[in-house]
Amino acid sequence: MNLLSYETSQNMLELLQVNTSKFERVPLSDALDRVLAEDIVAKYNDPQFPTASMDGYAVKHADLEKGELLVLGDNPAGNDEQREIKEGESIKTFTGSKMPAGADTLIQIENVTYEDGKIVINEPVNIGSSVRPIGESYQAGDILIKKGTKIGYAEIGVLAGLNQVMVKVALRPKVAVVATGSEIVDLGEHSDNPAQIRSSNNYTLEALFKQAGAEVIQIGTAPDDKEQLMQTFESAINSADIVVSTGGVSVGDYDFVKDIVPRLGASVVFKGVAIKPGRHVMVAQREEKFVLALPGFPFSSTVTAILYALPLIAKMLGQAKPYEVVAAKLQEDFNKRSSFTEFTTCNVVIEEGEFFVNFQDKKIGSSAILTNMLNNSGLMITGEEDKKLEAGTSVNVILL
Ligand SMILES: Nc1nc2c(c(=O)[nH]1)N[C@H]1C(S)=C(S)[C@@H](COP(=O)(O)OP(=O)(O)OC[C@H]3O[C@@H](n4cnc5c(N)ncnc54)[C@H](O)[C@@H]3O)O[C@H]1N2
Ligand code: MOO
Repeated sequence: MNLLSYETSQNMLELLQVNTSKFERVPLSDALDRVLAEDIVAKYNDPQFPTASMDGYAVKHADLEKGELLVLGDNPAGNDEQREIKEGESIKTFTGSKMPAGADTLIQIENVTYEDGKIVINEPVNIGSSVRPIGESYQAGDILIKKGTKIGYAEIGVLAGLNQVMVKVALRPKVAVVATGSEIVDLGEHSDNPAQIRSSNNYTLEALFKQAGAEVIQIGTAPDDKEQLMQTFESAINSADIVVSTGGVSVGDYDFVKDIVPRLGASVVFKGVAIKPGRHVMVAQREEKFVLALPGFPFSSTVTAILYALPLIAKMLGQAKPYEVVAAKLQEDFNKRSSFTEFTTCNVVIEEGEFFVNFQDKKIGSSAILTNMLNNSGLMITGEEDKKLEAGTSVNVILL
């Protein structure tokens, strides 16, 4: 079996033509966790006028030395104040109010005594005190949120501040997920004998893809039957942008998926990469659609979904990258077992602003072990040339 290097497979994935321009407009309240399909640019300064940030009296700072100022009246928040302050005058002005013209300073209520239409200055303040200048939050033309950003609570707040009732977001790519194998039993389904295997892959991948911003079509399980698989894949490809299957890609007598994918009229981009786990991964394309046939083992299918499905989903969403890769230091020696690029579950800890990895409570064993991915594990990447790595060595880690 001819295996591509991991780097080549990623370069080939990167070169795939993906439609990145599909979008829709959703109400702001539905925009959480969606991905912005346009830059959000401020149309005006915020605030648009000098604005009081305390309750007090708007004054000319130079007048404070007079010791006493006339009060013209009230200027509550939301009032479009038109009076202009002249020498020796003040206007009672509240937190959030537009500052009257002619005033440069807000002296707080606590610093004055009000008597008979006048204030006595007990404790002066600095010039400009308690006044938010024009554009303090942002200025017209500022790019506030970049296209490709996943919308969180802060983005929601900023968009609301801009009165963005509808938000232009990338259409969620549709990803169909199917777990193949006659031995697997779907969630909740009766199992005839203990040698059957409970299907986890389709649910792991559904969760992974939903978290990445995709709309998931859960197909469930499909037995190792060529004609049935053909039908299942054909209908999946017609209803989704990406079809992701697990199982049936290695060399066993019942591994049919690798054979039926080309029969669907999809051209194979690559099949077989020098990675551990996941060497049998297959990526194919039919027009704008993609088929990813992943290995059946739960750890293998999850890792290959991260490495090959997440970048496609991110691209369709217009995101710059599918996940974060950081440099970290090994806290213990690591024995690399193969000559492939390896992905190893690890604990990621941050100490004094630096990332470290260790393998405490991680089992060494086959690609069947998914429990190693619990507790927010990272995936350490070690290269084809790496062998034994000493504690202290710097490695790259995918943060999930
Ligand atoms: N002679 C060889 N045997 C194997 C090779 C090889 O190169 N030569 N490769 C091994 C590697 S590496 C992997 S990975 C697996 C991949 O095999 P398949 O993709 O064909 O997967 P299956 O054989 O269908 O399943 C493998 C394993 O995973 C379990 N499984 C399958 N689906 C699910 C599911 N939805 N949920 C949970 N577990 C699942 C399945 O029962 C098997 O135990 O092949 C090796 N063999
Ligand atoms: O891909 Mo297998 O995924 O190396 O165990």
